[in-house]
Amino acid sequence: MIVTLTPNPSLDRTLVLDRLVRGEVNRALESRLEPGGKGVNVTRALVANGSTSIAVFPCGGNNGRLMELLIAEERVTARVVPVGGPIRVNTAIVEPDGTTTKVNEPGSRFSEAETAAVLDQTASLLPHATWLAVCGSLAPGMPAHFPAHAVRLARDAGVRCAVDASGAALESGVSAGPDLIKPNRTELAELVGRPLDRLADVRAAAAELVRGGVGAVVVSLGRDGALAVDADTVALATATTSRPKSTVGAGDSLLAGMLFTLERSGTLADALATGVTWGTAAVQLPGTQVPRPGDLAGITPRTTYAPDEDLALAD
Ligand SMILES: Nc1ncnc2c1ncn2[C@@H]1O[C@H](COP(=O)(O)OP(=O)(O)OP(=O)(O)O)[C@@H](O)[C@H]1O
Ligand SMILES: O=P(O)(O)OC[C@@]1(O)O[C@H](CO)[C@@H](O)[C@@H]1O
Repeated sequence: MIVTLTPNPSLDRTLVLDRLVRGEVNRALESRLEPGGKGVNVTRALVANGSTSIAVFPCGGNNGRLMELLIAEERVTARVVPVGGPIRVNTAIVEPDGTTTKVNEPGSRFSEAETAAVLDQTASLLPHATWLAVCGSLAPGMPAHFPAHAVRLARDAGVRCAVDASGAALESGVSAGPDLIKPNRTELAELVGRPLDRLADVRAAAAELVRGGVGAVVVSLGRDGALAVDADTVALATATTSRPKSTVGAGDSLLAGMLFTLERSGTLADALATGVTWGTAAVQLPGTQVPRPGDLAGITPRTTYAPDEDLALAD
């Protein structure tokens, strides 16, 4: 069983517009509302593909009630930790050429007791877990060392741990030496403190983190696919899509696909291929909809173990 921990979940509103005009009344052509937050999305994708996963997240207010209804509709299994403040609403504005503008709310402030309850709930599931995935931003009031604490809980329970976060939360998770991290290129550049323009730069930064104690680094690279680096492997997997609809949450589907294969004892390269398949399938779906087995058919990832290091990256 794969446990996901989302310290700052969200309801995700997606608005499709002909064109976003700042300072004007914009009228949406379509609107969707989905349960969200990175770990919630990872569990949604795993469950949609027949895997056992439980999402742990704090949940409060009317938005929290709506969140519980939405995850029940998708048959997502969750351990919801009741908190006083409401779940945030994050908005994505998508234009026909694929331009996506995202506005994420900060989320409600949690007390020390509420934060401790989230960690306790996570710890109680670890005896039955194969992996813990710690995903997304921290809610206001949560201590900066929260991700590192969660990684150590997993390690103490003999459970492998993945971290998918940005900024200080990613830094904290990395400091505890997780088995896997999944930054995108911008997040990795921020972590190592320098621009990463070419594949060679990304590879060098990932290798540096592996030397520093992270088990494996998987860098999602948008339409350039994803690069996986551990002590023994460097692999780049790519897949093409002619019908990109929404890239929001594609990284979560990538991580879900990787954990799906790693849980079944696949190699890092096998897991990367599954991850890129799931990520590419997610891009073809609207909003943050997660791919189901039928959506994966026809996507054939290409994996290379000697990628062109001079490749200038697209996104
Ligand atoms: N335009 C695209 N064409 C093909 N595949 C894509 C495209 N965008 C994303 N993907 C696939 O989805 C994966 C994850 O996408 P991306 O790099 O955008 O992740 P991310 O920035 O972590 O996303 P998020 O944080 O919104 O979940 C990529 O590694 C790639 O396999
Ligand atoms: O604000 P965070 O926690 O960094 O990211 C939250 C979020 O953007 O991540 C998911 C997509 O990856 C969405 O479901 C959600 O809105």
